Amino acid sequence: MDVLILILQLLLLGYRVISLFNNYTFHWLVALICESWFTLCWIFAITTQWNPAVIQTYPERLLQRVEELPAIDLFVTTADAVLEPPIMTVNTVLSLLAMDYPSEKLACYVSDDGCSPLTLYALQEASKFAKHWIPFCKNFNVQVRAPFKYFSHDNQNDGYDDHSSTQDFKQQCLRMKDMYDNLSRRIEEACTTSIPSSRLEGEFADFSNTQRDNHPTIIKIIRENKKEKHSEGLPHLIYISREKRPKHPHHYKAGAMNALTKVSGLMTNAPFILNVDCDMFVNNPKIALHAMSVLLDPEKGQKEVAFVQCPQQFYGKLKNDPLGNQMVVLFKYIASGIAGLQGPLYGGTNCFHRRKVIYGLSPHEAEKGNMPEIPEKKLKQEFGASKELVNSAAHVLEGRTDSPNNDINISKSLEAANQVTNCGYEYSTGWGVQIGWKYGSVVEDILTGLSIHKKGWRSEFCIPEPMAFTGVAPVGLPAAMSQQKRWATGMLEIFLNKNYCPLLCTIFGKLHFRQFLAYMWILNWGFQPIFEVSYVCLLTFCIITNTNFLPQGPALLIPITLVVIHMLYTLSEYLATKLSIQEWWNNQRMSRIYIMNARFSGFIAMILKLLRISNTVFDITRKDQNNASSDGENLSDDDNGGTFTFDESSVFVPGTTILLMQLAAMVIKFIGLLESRSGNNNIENNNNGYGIICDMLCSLYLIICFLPFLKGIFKRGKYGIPSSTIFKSATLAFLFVSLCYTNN
Ligand SMILES: O=c1ccn([C@@H]2O[C@H](COP(=O)(O)OP(=O)(O)O[C@H]3O[C@H](CO)[C@@H](O)[C@H](O)[C@H]3O)[C@@H](O)[C@H]2O)c(=O)[nH]1
Ligand SMILES: [Mn+2]
Repeated sequence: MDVLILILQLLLLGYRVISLFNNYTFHWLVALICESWFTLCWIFAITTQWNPAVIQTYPERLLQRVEELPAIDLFVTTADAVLEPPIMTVNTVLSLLAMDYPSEKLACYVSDDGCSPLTLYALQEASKFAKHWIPFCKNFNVQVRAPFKYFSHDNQNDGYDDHSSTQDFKQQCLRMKDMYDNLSRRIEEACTTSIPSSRLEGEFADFSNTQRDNHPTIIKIIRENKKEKHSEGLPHLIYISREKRPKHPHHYKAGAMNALTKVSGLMTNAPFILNVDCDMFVNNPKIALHAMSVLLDPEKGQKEVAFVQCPQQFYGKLKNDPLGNQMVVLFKYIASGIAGLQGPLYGGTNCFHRRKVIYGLSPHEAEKGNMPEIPEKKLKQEFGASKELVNSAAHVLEGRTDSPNNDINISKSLEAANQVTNCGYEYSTGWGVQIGWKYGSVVEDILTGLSIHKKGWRSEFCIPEPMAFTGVAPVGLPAAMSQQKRWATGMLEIFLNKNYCPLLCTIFGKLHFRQFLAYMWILNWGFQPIFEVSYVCLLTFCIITNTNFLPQGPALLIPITLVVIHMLYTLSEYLATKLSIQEWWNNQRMSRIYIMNARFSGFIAMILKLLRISNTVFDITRKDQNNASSDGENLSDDDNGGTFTFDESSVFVPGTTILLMQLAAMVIKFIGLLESRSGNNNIENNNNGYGIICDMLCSLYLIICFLPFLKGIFKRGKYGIPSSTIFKSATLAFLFVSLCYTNN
């Protein structure tokens, strides 16, 4: 099928080229360019899917093989106590702390880019709750260790929990539920009663007179797992809000990740790092053991694998995926395909990293005996002025395996930790450039993963049963749109990055050729809108001006077969994944909507950045736990539950414009047809009947895709498209139609 579709595409291109030689028209040249790009994209997609691979892990064998499990530092990022409710972060943290892994090997660092006392308060309370929760989970071998999910109605325990019927368990469970309800009530109350920032006291005094983007570093050790005190055996828990000042770029999530890397380097310096966004939680408590099975594998794992990525899966899935953001089929085909190449792309969350790779080592350097002797001066240049940090980095780079934190007292590193999270600390160091999470793109994850693959490292997917992590997908169209827009912009930023353009990485670096094509497949999210929007404009232009869009005569069969086969083929993928036809259609439609609205807006944002008119920003996705988990099941299509909501954002302008353009084209065409009939002319002089029908069908297809927008035009409130957007779109559509006439 892949090849058949490719051949049809090539035939179409061939036809266009030949026709262009015979009779040059500008619009056929545009069609040729767009279709060439679509063909290229198809090549990106098929080479990526052709060698799928799955890795099987056996964690129970791991303990027989290694004497001592390595330490893991756990990173959680949160950035806004309103968009990301603290109770959500709390659940992420609790699920991490309660993993099946020796507690003394874990340390959890939470970065709060929102600088919110609420987050700190919530974590403090959570830490008290953890004293009861963790033993409960471990004693009864609970599977879901995020309490909100454990106690929610739709947790069926999936048969993974033991003991679930004993009396003792029932009692304990009720007690836990009580405590958790108490905890969430207290946190909720704190969130609703806002204390003026000047009246914060005690531990929270540091937050007085702080603003989101203007405050000193605040680091709080919420729990320290001190050996001598015979503590309760809970992991360390540390709160970090790095210093931010206006005019100092803070590099969004990448900056936060580097702050976490530096602070954890000073405090526990674990050789492995697990990073999880606050909207995800651990669903499989053994996941760290699974990941270590790969990373500690003596044959390949240790030498070649830089990171282990677990897929992003979501709970509370809306029926038939009306927003098209569950990415189930995508993960199945593309992701397992990439796993068979150089390995999955880094997805920003649910990922286990090797610290030395983050510190810039290549596989060759990391091999025993090849460890470079790095002079202290160079280390200082890269890691910055902190002596303590340089020492801890040297420890990692030399590949010493003794755990450095045996005698570490976390509180002692507080001063150094404050120094390294200073907003000026990274100036003229290697952070964000040679080491750490890379700066320069709002999809820092793909960029960072690419920089690692460029060095020649592999990565692996880890897909244990039950699934490793789960979380919330954006709820509502505006949130999903802003996420897609950010991704598109970020992909373009990566392509234009002089150090990490994938093409250069494969020519000058060690990025495998097919892995390069896989990266192009995803970077195409930024390019695709240019071609799709041009193609659609071309279609409209042709309809309005009575020119041919599709080939004429028998050649018309090429695009028709192509479209039909492609549709059946993608549909078969959905059916093979046990998804419904409705879901397939929703995903098709949403791709059009995302590409022509959000990703196109992302492209425009990139142009504005290049023109230095505005800079790109990381807009945080709004998270709504309740929506996703409780009512989620009942929502089905765009009519219920308000899935298709709109806001004032400009991302909705392109789509509304395209819709209006199609409507205009249809009306113009019909009037034209009526007139020509009454005038008893030849139906068209240069257009055959089938051609017109097919052009109109394409336009009709777009109208059906944009049906939610059509409804939105007539609705009010959040279900309606704001009149300002309609006005802008109508103006643009009018300009376009006039332009068609002047060029006719
Ligand atoms: O200035 C910022 C902005 C965001 N974040 C955190 O980054 C994470 C991801 O943000 P979110 O709004 O959830 O974005 P998503 O679109 O869901 O994120 C996807 O895309 C991002 C890149 O654009 C990746 O970093 C994420 O891991 C990936 O899940 C969250 O934990 C945020 O708290 C920060 O720490 N600081
Ligand atoms: Mn997210």
